[in-house]
Amino acid sequence: MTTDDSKPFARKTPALDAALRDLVENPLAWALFLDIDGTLLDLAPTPDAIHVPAELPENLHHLSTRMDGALAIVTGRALLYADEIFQPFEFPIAGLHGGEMRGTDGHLLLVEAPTAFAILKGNLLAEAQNMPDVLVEDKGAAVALHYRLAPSFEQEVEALMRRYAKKAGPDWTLQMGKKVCELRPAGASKADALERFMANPPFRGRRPLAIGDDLTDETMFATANAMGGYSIRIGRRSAVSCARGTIQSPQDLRDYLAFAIENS
Ligand SMILES: O=P(O)(O)OC[C@H]1O[C@H](O[C@H]2O[C@H](CO)[C@@H](O)[C@H](O)[C@H]2O)[C@H](O)[C@@H](O)[C@@H]1O
Repeated sequence: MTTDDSKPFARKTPALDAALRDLVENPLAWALFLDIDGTLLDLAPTPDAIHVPAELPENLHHLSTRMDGALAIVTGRALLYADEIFQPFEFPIAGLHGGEMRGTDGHLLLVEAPTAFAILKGNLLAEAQNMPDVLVEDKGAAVALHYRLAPSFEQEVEALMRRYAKKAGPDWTLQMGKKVCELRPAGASKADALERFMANPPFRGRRPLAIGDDLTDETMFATANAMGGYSIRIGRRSAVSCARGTIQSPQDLRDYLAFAIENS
C-alpha cells in the first residue's frame, strides 16, 4: 500500500503512519482501546449535549468484527451511560476510568456507591448551587463537577473538590480533566482496565493501541507503550503527554476509522 496525502494515515510522522497502516493491514495483530469524550466524540458544552454521529456505532462494530472483537471502550463515563451511546451494539467496556468493566464474557462489574458517598454527593450538589452554571454529574460511584460553562469558577471548583476528596476518604481519588474535576473510585485506572482486557482473548497476545485525549488517558498510554504497543493523543502535540502520536481531532479519528473499515 502506498502512502499519500489522500490517506487519513498520511500524517508525515513515520511511526504514527506505520501504526495506523498496520492496523488496516493486520487488524488481528492489534487490540484497540478507545476513549469517548474528546476522542470518538467532539467535546460538547455539557455531558448530555454530546452528538453521536449516526454512522459511528456501526463503524465501530464493523471494525471490531474485523479485529475479531479486540476493540474496547475505556471511558470516564459511567459504564451504563456509555453503553447507550453505541446502541444497538455492545463492546467490551471499562467505565468510571477503569472502576467498572464488562469483558467479552459479558460479565458486568459495577461499583455500588455506599450510603456515605450518596450523602456526600447530596452535600456537594447543595454547595455547587452557589456557583451558577457549574454542573454536577452524578455517575453513581463517582461524581464530576463541570465548569465548561462557567470557567471563572475553575479554582473554586478545584478547591471544593479537594475538600470533598478528603471527606470521601482513601477509597476515592481526585481526577482532573477537561473543564472538569471528579471524585472517582481509587482502586482502578484506565491502565488497569487495559491490562485486564489484555489478559484475556481476543486481546491477549496482540499489540495494544490506546487512543485518548485527556489526563485520565495517560496511564493507558504508558501501559500500551510498555506492552510494545502504541498510543495516540487526540489534539495538539503535548510535551507532557506520553502518547507517541497525535491525531488532530475526533473528526480526523472518525475519518481514519471509516477508512480502516473500508480497507481492512
Ligand atoms: O474518558 P472519557 O470518555 O473521555 O470521559 C471523560 C469525561 O468526559 C465527559 O466530560 C467531558 O466531555 C463533556 C462532553 O463533551 C464536556 O462537556 C466536559 O467538559 C468534558 O470534561 C464526562 O461528562 C465525564 O463524566 C467523563 O469523565
